[in-house]
Amino acid sequence: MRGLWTTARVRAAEDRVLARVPAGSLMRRAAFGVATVALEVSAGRRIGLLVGAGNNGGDALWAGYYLRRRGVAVSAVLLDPPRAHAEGLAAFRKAGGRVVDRLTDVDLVIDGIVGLSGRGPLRPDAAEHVAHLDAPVLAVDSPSGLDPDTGAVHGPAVHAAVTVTFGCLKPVHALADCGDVRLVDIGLTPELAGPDLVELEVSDVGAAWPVPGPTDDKYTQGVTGVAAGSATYPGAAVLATGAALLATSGMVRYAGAAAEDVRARWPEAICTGSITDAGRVQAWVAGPGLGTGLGAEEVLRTVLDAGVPVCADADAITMLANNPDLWDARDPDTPVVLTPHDREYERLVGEVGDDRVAAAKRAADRFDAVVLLKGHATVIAAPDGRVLVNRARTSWASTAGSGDVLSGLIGSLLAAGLDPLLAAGCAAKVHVLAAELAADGAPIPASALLNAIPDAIRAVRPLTVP
Ligand SMILES: NC(=O)C1=CN([C@@H]2O[C@H](COP(=O)(O)OP(=O)(O)OC[C@H]3O[C@@H](n4cnc5c(N)ncnc54)[C@H](OP(=O)(O)O)[C@@H]3O)[C@@H](O)[C@H]2O)[C@@H](O)CC1
Ligand SMILES: Nc1ncnc2c1ncn2[C@@H]1O[C@H](COP(=O)(O)OP(=O)(O)O)[C@@H](O)[C@H]1O
Ligand SMILES: [K+]
Repeated sequence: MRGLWTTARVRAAEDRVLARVPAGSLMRRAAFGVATVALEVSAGRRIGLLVGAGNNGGDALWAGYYLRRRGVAVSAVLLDPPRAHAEGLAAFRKAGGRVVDRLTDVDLVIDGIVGLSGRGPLRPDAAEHVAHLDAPVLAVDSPSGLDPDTGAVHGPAVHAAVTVTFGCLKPVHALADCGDVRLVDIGLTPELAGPDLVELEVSDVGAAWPVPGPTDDKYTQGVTGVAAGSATYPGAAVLATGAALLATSGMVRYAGAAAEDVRARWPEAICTGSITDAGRVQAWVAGPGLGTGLGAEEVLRTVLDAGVPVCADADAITMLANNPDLWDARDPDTPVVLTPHDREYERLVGEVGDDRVAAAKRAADRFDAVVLLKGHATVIAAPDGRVLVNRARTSWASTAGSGDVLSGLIGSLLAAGLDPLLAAGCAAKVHVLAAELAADGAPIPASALLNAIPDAIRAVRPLTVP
């Protein structure tokens, strides 16, 4: 697991460290880390600095100082000369660093425009310099132009090949593209309590993924119920059922109007035309392709009242948005995972806005449910305040039907008894991996993503377990 801390928490921790270490020592440790990585990644010995008005610029200037001491030719553009970090600038100049109007002929640019204090779009002069960069960029702390707490971009921004950050990771490092992220220890760890966000690693997902044991049979591992699809949209049922079948061993029951289609594609699924005779399950997936008519509402009421965890996706979310009374069917103890994309979120709660973490938390709180807000960076919030982030490395999953696959994965992990937040987090991670594996550089339909689920699970499972 990788923890991420918001800038307010980072500043509070930094203040506590600064109270007991000599002034400037934190910045010099940070800057030494920047210089070390710069030497490693730069293709040549000419490095340029973009220096903003605050300590982020100070880091860059001190890094320039260390690089000069290693014989590197370093030039710096001061975006706001009167406010440039005075000690850093003096040291940089003394070591032979040059202050210039524009960076030309450099092998690497160190972006020290703005870090923790970055808000809103890049200032026009900074944007102008960034627009003319033609060398790879190493970002100090975070790529300038990206909001460090939300990852939101409001206009031109630095595209970093590598980001060197200090003390701990910040939300931007999981929510947006920061290139290769390197963490430099500046002694913050003892001052940091639990993180604000968590990113699951492959090993976490592998450790949590349900595996049958010697005493298991098809019932003991949790039976997944799928209430999805319709005469108009049978494919959603086929995809969601397939994902549930491929994600875990045991059994999947399908109930709905697409029973024939599901049976034809997945002979192992236990299919019935009606939710009323579906039989017992340990979790329900409801919504993909289900429709929003009276019959669909009745299906949703039935699953919410079933006393088992529910993954409510797609049309189920639309129905809950259109008719909030449907929530009354839910037993308060029934865990619900809602999986909206932005438009569904808008129907349910209102505009997502720039802060996707805050948006997911708002909905989790309002509905007392785990809310998985889909996207390139998927944010998953639990009503108790825990938040997971899962950023895709490619966008191949943005294809029709891939959400149906995700809901099937979540349902099967809920049925297996995983904590609903972990179920959603593990499913999101395997979904992203399956998309990557299936696509391998070319577009894929959702059924190809589905077929790659076994390979994705193999990729996360520990090697030692058969
Ligand atoms: N604290 C510590 O112990 C340590 C801190 N460290 C370092 O300090 C950094 C934080 O430094 P900081 O707080 O001085 O602010 P910083 O990010 O440099 O911003 C400077 C000014 O930029 C401006 N600005 C705002 N938005 C902007 C935008 N979009 N585009 C352009 N400009 C924008 C805004 O000024 P404005 O233009 O609004 O007047 C703001 O005041 C941190 O990221 C890390 O690198 C490390 O050395 C480790 C120890
Ligand atoms: N740009 C993107 N990069 C990576 N994944 C994405 C991107 N856009 C969407 N996705 C993922 O693709 C899936 C789409 O789900 P959804 O919108 O419900 O599709 P559908 O309703 O067609 O099944 C989600 O898992 C989402 O996180
Ligand atoms: K920066």
